[in-house]
Order: sequence, then structure tokens, then C-alpha cells
Amino acid sequence: MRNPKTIIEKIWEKHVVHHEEGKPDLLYIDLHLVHEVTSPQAFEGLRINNRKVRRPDLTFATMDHNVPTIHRNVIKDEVSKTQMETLKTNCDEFGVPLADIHHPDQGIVHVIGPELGLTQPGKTIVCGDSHTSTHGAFGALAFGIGTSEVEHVLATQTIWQAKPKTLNVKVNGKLGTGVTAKDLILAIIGKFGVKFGTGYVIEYTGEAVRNLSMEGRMTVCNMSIEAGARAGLISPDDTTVEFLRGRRHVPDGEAFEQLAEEWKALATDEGAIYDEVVEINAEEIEPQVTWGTNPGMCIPVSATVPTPEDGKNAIETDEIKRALEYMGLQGGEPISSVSIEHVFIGSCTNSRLADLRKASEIVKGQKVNPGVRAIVVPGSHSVKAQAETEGIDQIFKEAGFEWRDAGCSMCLAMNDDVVPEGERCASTSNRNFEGRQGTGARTHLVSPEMAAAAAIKGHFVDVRHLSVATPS
Ligand SMILES: CC(C)[C@H](C(=O)O)[C@@H](O)C(=O)O
Ligand code: SF4
Repeated sequence: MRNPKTIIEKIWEKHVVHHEEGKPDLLYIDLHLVHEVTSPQAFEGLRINNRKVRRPDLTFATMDHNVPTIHRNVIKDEVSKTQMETLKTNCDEFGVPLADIHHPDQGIVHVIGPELGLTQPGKTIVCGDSHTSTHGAFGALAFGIGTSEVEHVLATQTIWQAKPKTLNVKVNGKLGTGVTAKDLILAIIGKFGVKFGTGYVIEYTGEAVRNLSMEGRMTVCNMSIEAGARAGLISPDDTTVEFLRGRRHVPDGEAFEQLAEEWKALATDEGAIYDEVVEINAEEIEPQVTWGTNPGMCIPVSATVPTPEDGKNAIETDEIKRALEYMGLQGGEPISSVSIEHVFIGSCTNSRLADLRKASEIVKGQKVNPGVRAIVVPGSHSVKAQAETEGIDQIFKEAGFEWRDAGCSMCLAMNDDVVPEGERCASTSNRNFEGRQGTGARTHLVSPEMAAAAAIKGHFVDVRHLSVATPS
């Protein structure tokens, strides 16, 4: 091959509408996803300027951040209510398809895109939401944008973007039994830090990445933003093609086979050069638990919480001290000795059917620890319905979990699902920032399996050594 290219370069080149040396490129956008929080001012801008949505057919909206997960019609918070009503009015007026709160397609925007087959390899995908990187799992160039950019894309179907640098995160070897995609991405961020991706689009490669399911790949790409990256993606392969086969927005028959070949040809060419490469060995990764207030503050479940003395310099020492204080930890205690009061299984990181299935395997026949309140919030209406068909809801309910309707929920506590001040939550979401799940709430990020095990035991446990038969 003459000029081997990364998938990032290939997608970029296909979408440049206007290029001027030394300036950002104007990129064509294939799919614009919209939710209630970051769109109101954008639509208002169109109205003021008397503009239309240029391609309503390439735009898709849903309600996810604010939606109640019990009593769908009772929206107590006025801001939430207004945002949802405004989205409905805007979509009606501008002709944008909307999966509203009662629609069977409703769900977290990053769960329904792939589910409906709207997310496809090679597409440029944007949304006024940082975790748009999730869609990169399909070999799409997908990134979050701000509200003024949402308006620009609505009006023009294009966006100004500086060409990003490329970073290859190569994951060698195989993940061990009981070690998940969530543990992999936490370990990556733990090793390289929350800023290592700044200015880059990451491509995840290597044996462990190839072996991941599409759900696992979405979990990894979802958290690219927590590494500071613009986006994260994985070159498409047969796993990608099979996930998309038969989905609503992909063609069928011969047209699909042809498209599948085009998709696979997008994969990074042998010998393509990245601006930067980092490597990690999958075999060394254990199930992870975050102990602090950013996703990089994570340790293997067998480890002890760091102390300020572990800081490599004054800044780090200070960061550890502050995080320990917020989290109500001493430092030096085994993370497995830390007890929790809440468990949240949900969010665009880990609320897909595969996540719920795996968590339910741990929960089956067990009881939620009496000191724990545990909730499961499926990522979409469709995930919920499928889980119910499989009896997964029953497993959770019999164990004492609450089984909710789809939405972002306790991931960021914009609805009623809040962790009270000073209380601790094992959460399958992607952010453990101060106040993320409620003022003063303490979040520990884990995989769905680890969250399920913590719900049963009341503290963190290594799922690999979990003896579910002997409750402790
Ligand atoms: C509300 C939205 C803008 C925000 C984001 O961009 O990520 C939210 O989804 C989050 O996860 O914090
Ligand atoms: S589930 Fe959480 S991370 Fe994902 S879009 Fe909603 S609020 Fe953001």
C-alpha cells in the first residue's frame, strides 16, 4: 500500500467541505444527535435568525438527562420540565424526529444511536454531549460539541474543526476472566492520567480490544473523554458488522453486504503512522475501583487506597489529600473494606443489555445487603423491554434491586435519583467528580459485575473470587 492511513485520517478526508491552510476545516456531519439539555438555545438561535434545520433527516432527538425513572409523568423540577417541553416544541416546529419520554425508542442518546443503527462506521457524528465519543466504538468519528455549535450544525449540517492529532492506545494480550471493558478503560486512564488524550483522537487497537464485544467497545470509547481526548474510536471489523446487521436504519440484503465491505475498508491500514502511541498489557489488569474524585484515581480491587505520601510531587500530594477528604477515606485502607450505601447500575457507559445480563448473573439467587439501596436503570426503553423478556428484571427485583425506566438518572442526578450527602455509591457510570451524584455524594466507579457484587456484600469485593453461595 502506497500511503497507509489511519481510520481517523480516512474519515476526516472524506468529510472536509472547506480547507484553508492554518485554519480549522469545515467538516460535513452525517448524524446529529440532540437531547433536552444542550439544545434549547440552539433552536432559539435558529428562530431568531429565521433559519430552518437543514437536514432534519440526519438529526435525531431524545429525552434522557432529566427524565424521571419512576412515575414518568411526575416531573417535579421546573427546569427539567421546561427543557423537556421545549425539546418537544422545537422538534415539532423544526421537523426533527423525537423519541420523547413515552416513545418506544426513548433512551440515553448514546445507547439509542447504536441500537437503532443510526450510528455507523465512517460517519461523522456530533451531539451536544461530551460522551458522544461512545459512537466511536463503531469506527465513527464522534465527538461532543457546545450549544453554539449545535446551532451551527442544525443550520448548516457542518462544523468547524481543527484537525486532531492521532493517538494509538494499544492493548496487548488478553483480559483475564472477570476483567471487563470498564476495568480496561479505568486502568488506561489510571495509568496514563486524565489529560493524556488532550488534543488527540484515540484509536484503541490490540488483541484485547479486538476481542471486545460492541458493548465493551462502547464502554471503552465512552470514557475517552475522561482521558481528555476529543474522541475515541475502534476500527470496524466483523463484530461491528454483525452488531449492525438487521438494525432499523441500516439497509438489508445485498446493499448491506456492500456497505459492510466499505465499512471494513475504513480500518486503519497496516503501517499507518500515529502522532503518538502508548501501550498497556491487558494481562496485568485487575477489576478496578475508583477511590477519588476523578476517573484516573483508580486502583485494583486488591489494592489499598493511596495516602498523601504516595503523591509524586506537592501538587499530587495535595490532590490526594483533598480527594480523600471529600471521599471520607483515610488512605491506606484496603478498598475492599470500604462499605457502600448505594449501587447504581446504569448510564451510557454500562446500561446496555449485555451489562445488565452480566450483573444479573452475579445477583441471581442473592439478596441486596440490608444496608444498601440498589437501582438498575436500563439505558433505553428497548433495553428495558428486552431485559424483561429475558426475566432479568425479575432477578434484580427478587434480589431487592429497584427496576427503573430508562434515562441518565443517578449518573448525574438531574432527576430525583440522588445520592444523599456523605453517602457512598458504587456506580457503573463514568464520572466520580465532586457532587456528580448529588451534593456531597461519594462516587466509586466500577464495572456492572463489581457493582452487583458490592450490592450483595455491602462493600467492594473482587468478582473473580466471589463466593456467591456464602453471603457475608
Ligand atoms: C449535560 C451534558 C452537557 C453533559 C455532558 O456533556 O457530558 C452530561 O451528559 C454529562 O455526562 O456530564
Ligand atoms: S448517562 Fe451520564 S454520562 Fe451519559 S449522557 Fe447521560 S449524564 Fe452524560
